[in-house]
Amino acid sequence: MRFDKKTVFENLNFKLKKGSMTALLGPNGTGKTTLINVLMKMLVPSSGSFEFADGVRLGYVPQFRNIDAEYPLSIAAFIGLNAPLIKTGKVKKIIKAQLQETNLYDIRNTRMGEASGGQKQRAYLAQALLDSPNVIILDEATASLDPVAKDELMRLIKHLNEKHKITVLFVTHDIPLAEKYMQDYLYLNHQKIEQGEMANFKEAYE
Ligand SMILES: Nc1ncnc2c1ncn2[C@@H]1O[C@H](COP(=O)(O)OP(=O)(O)OP(=O)(O)O)[C@@H](O)[C@H]1O
Repeated sequence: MRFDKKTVFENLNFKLKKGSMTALLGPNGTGKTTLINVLMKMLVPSSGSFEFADGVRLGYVPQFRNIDAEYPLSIAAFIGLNAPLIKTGKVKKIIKAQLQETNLYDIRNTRMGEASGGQKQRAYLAQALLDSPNVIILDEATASLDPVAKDELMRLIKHLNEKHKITVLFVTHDIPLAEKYMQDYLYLNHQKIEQGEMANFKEAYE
């Protein structure tokens, strides 16, 4: 992947196994977000190609940005932004199921502007789940959360992986968190990528 004359990375070669949980690690500015943008087809790689197996449905969960304290939509309405405007009974049922899955049902009427960081992040996750993805990519989803909210989100992600067999690619700088919850890693550094098991990550890179 090049921007003008700058090569961000080259000769990346990796596979994500169905049902796996992979941390995408690497120092600042090495191209983790760029790689995700390529996988999400928001950026076209300067050369090379990749493919997903038949039937892969991608979901993307961004890091929540500052949501204005006055932001008027409720959590339920925010999640529903990723659904047809006319909410049929079927759509309402799906939204309810995702609210329950992400532990937001009881606070569905809380405004997004008032929600805690962890609640906001779970709302973004619920929004992505409306498309029933079988692969989710999370970009620094835990970065602005306190330790309790971090663990809550990670347990939820683990649950989605175990119960619904969702494949997870999780960008993070938090190595202890990745060691606790992810099985595999991709390490992006010096324009290259390394892949391995999270349990072996320290040995290789510290
Ligand atoms: N649209 C663009 N045009 C030019 N350069 C870009 C563009 N997008 C990213 N870059 C450059 O590509 C490199 C990789 O950026 P990227 O945001 O992908 O890194 P990152 O690993 O996600 O960083 P961080 O960990 O800080 O989030 C950086 O040097 C960045 O300045």
